[in-house]
Amino acid sequence: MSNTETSITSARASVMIYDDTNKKWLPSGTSSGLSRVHIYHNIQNNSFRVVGRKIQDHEVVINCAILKNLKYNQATPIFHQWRENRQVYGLNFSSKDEADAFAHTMMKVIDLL
Ligand SMILES: CCOC(=O)[C@@H]1C[C@@H](CC)[C@@H]2C=C[C@H]3CCN(C(=O)[C@@H]4CC[C@H]5C=C[C@]6(CCCN6C(=O)[C@H](Cc6ccccc6Cl)NC(C)=O)C(=O)N54)[C@@H]3C(=O)N12
Repeated sequence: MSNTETSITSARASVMIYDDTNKKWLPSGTSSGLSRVHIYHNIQNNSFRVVGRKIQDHEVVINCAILKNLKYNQATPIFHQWRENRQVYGLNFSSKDEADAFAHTMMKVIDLL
């Protein structure tokens, strides 16, 4: 993360990707487990992205731009998802409160893009 980026929210979640071939969710990265998922604001070019690192070994398991037409789907109170190109990401949050706070910021970012 370059120093022109600030974290505007973060949450604990399991980061999942959807395996369209086998129709199932897989953990993103080399193993399942909780990550710290941030929304970073790049103040130089006023862009935003979702970056998540495994809490245990800091593996980057998501690094995806938030673009203006992103549809953020709150499928359940703690499982939120969105598509980026051919990939579908899912965040399985540790708690409803963390899910709510993350979604609130995500929706505000999408609104201002
Ligand atoms: C409890 C037991 O949960 C489970 O065992 C698994 C593992 C759980 C986490 C570890 C996770 C948790 C919660 C549930 C909640 C439901 N759900 C699903 O996957 C549903 C069910 C059917 C399945 C079909 C398709 C699929 C997958 C890919 C994308 N998509 C869509 O529907 C998209 C959605 C969308 C809508 C709008 C904008 C963006 C996007 Cl992305 N629509 C379109 C138009 O793109 C989807 O989300 N699907 C989860 C689930 O089962 N599980």
